[in-house]
This record gives sequence, C-alpha cells and structure tokens, in this order.
Amino acid sequence: MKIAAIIVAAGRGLRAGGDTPKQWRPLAGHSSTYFAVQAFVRHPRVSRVVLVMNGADIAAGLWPGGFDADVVAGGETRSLSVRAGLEQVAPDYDQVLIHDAARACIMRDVIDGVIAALQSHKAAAPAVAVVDALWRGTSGHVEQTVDRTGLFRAQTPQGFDLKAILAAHRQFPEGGADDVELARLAGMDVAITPGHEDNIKITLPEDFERAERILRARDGH
Ligand SMILES: Nc1ccn([C@@H]2O[C@H](COP(=O)(O)OP(=O)(O)OP(=O)(O)O)[C@@H](O)[C@H]2O)c(=O)n1
Ligand SMILES: C[C@](O)(CO)[C@H](O)COP(=O)(O)O
Repeated sequence: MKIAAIIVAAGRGLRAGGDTPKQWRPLAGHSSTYFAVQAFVRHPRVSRVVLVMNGADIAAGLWPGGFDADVVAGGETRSLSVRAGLEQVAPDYDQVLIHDAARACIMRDVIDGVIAALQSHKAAAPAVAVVDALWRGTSGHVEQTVDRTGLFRAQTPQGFDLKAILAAHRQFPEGGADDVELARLAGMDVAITPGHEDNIKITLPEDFERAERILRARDGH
C-alpha cells in the first residue's frame, strides 16, 4: 500500500492569539508545523508528505524547508485546505493520513494504529474516551449532567482510502468539522483507533507550554 500524508497548516490560529499563526510560532526550538511534518517524513510507511499552507505564509517564507515535502496553498476553511492537499496527491497512492500541523506532539504509536486499521477499513481515526463527568452549563452554572457513555475526543491523523475521501470532499464541498464527518456523510464506516493524551492540538495560548513540555521530554527533538 502506498501511503501519503497531508499536514494542514493554513489556519490563522485566532483562538491561540499572537502576531504569528500558532503553527509557525517558536516551539521547542522549531515550530509546531516542523514537528508535525517531521513525524510523517520519518515514518517508514509514509512515502509522500504534502504540506498545506496559507498563501500569505508561503509568500512570507514561513516554511524553512529541510524536509522532502510538497507545499500547496490552502483555503478559507480546514476542509478546503484538506481538499487542496488531496488534489495534490498522485492517484497512484492508496491511502492518505490527514493531520493538523497544530498537533506537534503526534507520536509513532498513534500513526501506526491508524495505518494498521486501514488494512481492514476504508477510514480510521484516533480518539480518546471521555473519562470526566460532563456538564452542560449556562452563565457559569451547571444546568445538567450529560451522559458520557460512548463519547470520544477526536484527534488526527485521520486515515482514509484516498479515492474514497477525495470523492467525499468533492461530494460535500461545504465541508465539515473534520474529515471523519465528511467520510460518514459519504457513507463510510470509520474505525476508532487509540489516541493519546499527549497528542494535543495547540488551540489556546496555554497549550504552547504543555506542548513544549511534551516535546522537550522526548529524546532527540
Ligand atoms: N483554513 C484552514 C483552517 C485550519 N487549518 C488547519 O487545521 C488545523 C486544525 O484547525 P484549528 O485548530 O481550528 O486551527 P485554526 O483554524 O488555525 O484555529 P482558530 O479556529 O483558532 O482560528 C490547524 O493545523 C490549521 O492550521 C487549515 O489548514 N486551513
Ligand atoms: C480535526 C480536529 O483536530 C479533530 O479534533 C478538529 O476538528 C480541528 O478543529 P476544531 O476547530 O478545533 O474543532
């Protein structure tokens, strides 16, 4: 099986704040995008990596290179950025892994779990089960306890049969929360694989410190 990876890095990171989009800010000596791309370039089963960037970030030279990855311009939404990446992957690839550049701490086991599940499924994605009690609240007050049974927190990389996910994106150009949502809209069954608590998405300002701690605790970053 020929596997490609798409790293989406074209967002503006508004919730994280700062002058520079979160995926380009200094993180453990590099950037979140650097670590995300590195994880897939180094993976022995992945033979092509496509990095999707905002056009202005490409023009500003934010990607320092140094890895064998194709760079392509993204779109206004995450789904449009993924679509741009998918259109760039050569049709002789069988499967594609779609990953957020904002998930710098992605680890080998999580990627391996998705690839293993793709041997028997057309779609597979990592997640962690919700273990805390869940509340619905308004104006700082608890209104209701929500049943957590069967609830998961979705992560990336989300993996797919290339032709099937490309067809799903073409069928639903309005997009969705993530590629799993589009796959399900197109009728695909999606297997849940083990995620990891450290595979965080840098979303809020405080997430940088946590990501930095996780990365610095690893050897040879
Ligand atoms: N138009 C977009 C929007 C998002 N992304 C990417 O999708 C990933 C996950 O999205 P999210 O965390 O929501 O990033 P942003 O959209 O940048 O964040 P925010 O919503 O806070 O602005 C990120 O790596 C982001 O760069 C993208 O490639 N193109
Ligand atoms: C794809 C994703 O990372 C799964 O957790 C997520 O959907 C990204 O976007 P969000 O805007 O933070 O929901």
